Amino acid sequence: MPAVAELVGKLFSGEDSVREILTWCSLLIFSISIFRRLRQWYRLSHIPGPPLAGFSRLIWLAPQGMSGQYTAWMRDIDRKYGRLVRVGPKTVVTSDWRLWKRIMSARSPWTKSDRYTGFRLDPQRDHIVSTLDEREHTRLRSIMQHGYSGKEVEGIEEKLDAEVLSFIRLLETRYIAHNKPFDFARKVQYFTTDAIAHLAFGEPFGFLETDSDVYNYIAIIEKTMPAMGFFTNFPGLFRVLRLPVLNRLLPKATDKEGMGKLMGLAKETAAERFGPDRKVQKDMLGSFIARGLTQPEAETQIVLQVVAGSDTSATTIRSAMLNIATNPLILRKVQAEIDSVAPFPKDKVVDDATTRNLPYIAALIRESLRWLQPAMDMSPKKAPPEGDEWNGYRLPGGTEVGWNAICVMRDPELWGDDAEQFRPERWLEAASDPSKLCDMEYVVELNFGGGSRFQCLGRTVALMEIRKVIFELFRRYEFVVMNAGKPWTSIEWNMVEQHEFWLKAYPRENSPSML
Ligand code: HEM
Repeated sequence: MPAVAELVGKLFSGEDSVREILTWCSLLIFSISIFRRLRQWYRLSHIPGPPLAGFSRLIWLAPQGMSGQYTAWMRDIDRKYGRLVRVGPKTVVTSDWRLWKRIMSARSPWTKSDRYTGFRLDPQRDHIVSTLDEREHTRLRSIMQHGYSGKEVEGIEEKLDAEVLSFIRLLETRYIAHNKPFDFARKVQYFTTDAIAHLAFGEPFGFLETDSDVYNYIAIIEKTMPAMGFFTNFPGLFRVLRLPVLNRLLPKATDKEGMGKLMGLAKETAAERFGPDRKVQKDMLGSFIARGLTQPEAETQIVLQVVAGSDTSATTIRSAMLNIATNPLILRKVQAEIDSVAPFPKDKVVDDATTRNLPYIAALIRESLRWLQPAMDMSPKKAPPEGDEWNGYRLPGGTEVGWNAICVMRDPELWGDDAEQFRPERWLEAASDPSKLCDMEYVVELNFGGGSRFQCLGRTVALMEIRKVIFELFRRYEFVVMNAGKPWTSIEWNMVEQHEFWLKAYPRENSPSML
């Protein structure tokens, strides 16, 4: 320290030799940094993209991640620069589904990019999505896949049925019975969050029962979306957040609301399952623990389960609702298919096996996922050290390639000239061309991550929940969109959010009312 003080003293007293050394040092550091940036820029300079994007993530990636207009940006760069676009110093986005398929395939040497660290819910700890350690990821997947698939678990369907009925009861008693409109965007979020909480915690949070955002959870998550958009571009910032002075600002398990409250509930739930008086249950968590998940891991994975499984499913249900309620041709086919297997008693929910055999509803759900991608983040993967090549473009080792979800899902080469239109029939028509149907099915599945390494673990549960709720809503009611000119407002971060989707519902003739 005295040496530093002496140096500073000499500097201010104007000793030329010290000032000169410092000036040269600064120039050297500056030149090295410029050289490194130029080298980085040069490595991918053969790939087209917005000017200056190759110099810093701050120029393109960060502002776009926080703009809330992700799809408009993605469509724009695809139109201007083509199927392979450089959007950051080492980041490229592709709308070529064949390249994305190759990257995501089971034996691909591509791995998760450091952007995944930005998905941490707790800066101190990784969960299955945020971990970059391949072996750790494989270990967690092998522990959890049995519970998620429902094989070792009792009561998944019963718990989902209870929440579907709770949802119907809420709509009917508070709105339909009083001829009042409701914001379907918000109510369906209550449903998906309670449904996933019921699976993860053993009971719902109570959104549906109270018709409110209990613990202010949704409001707080929505507020943190832009920050998440930023952190995914600068994952190194998580190291800064671990500093004690900033750590105090982060959610804590002792909080009374928001993510902290969720962390607290997860801690309590996990604690009940470990220790001498532990509760042994044959539910999802029970299966994870039986296969080796530790207590701290259980705390983190429960929280992730709720975050990963609520908004994603809600978006798919909204996409289906909007397109059925505004298109009489689709509505008639949905109702006819439901009526062909109904009636069930009013207090029963259709069973999963029945909904799996409804081809039009299956096509409708695929189309809903294609039309609006619930998790539209580019999710870049990192090229292996030896690099890769695609269509004559060299992708040097360490290059991150992400996908342009909206452009893949609207690619006219795959989906035809009517790619922009919501048309479930395209799936039924494609049955006559098995190779085309196979490509379409593969590509729409990319919404769930794809491949054996990156595929969503909650896919089976999500589809069961979505099929059931669509069936039950359209079995019982006719829906009217209140503001047909602008049915909802949509904000797109890494995830897409819809708000203000106002509907009115009327009981269908001869439909089973809950009242
Ligand atoms: C329509 C609904 C859903 C969609 C579109 C969806 C999408 C995705 C995607 C794209 C990934 C991969 C992330 C990546 O590695 O890049 C993923 C992973 C995951 N999802 Fe889902 N998800 C949905 C519903 C659910 C539900 C309901 C649950 C929980 C029950 C869930 C739990 C998970 C988990 C645990 C992972 C981590 C898998 C891993 O990293 O190995 N998801 N999901």
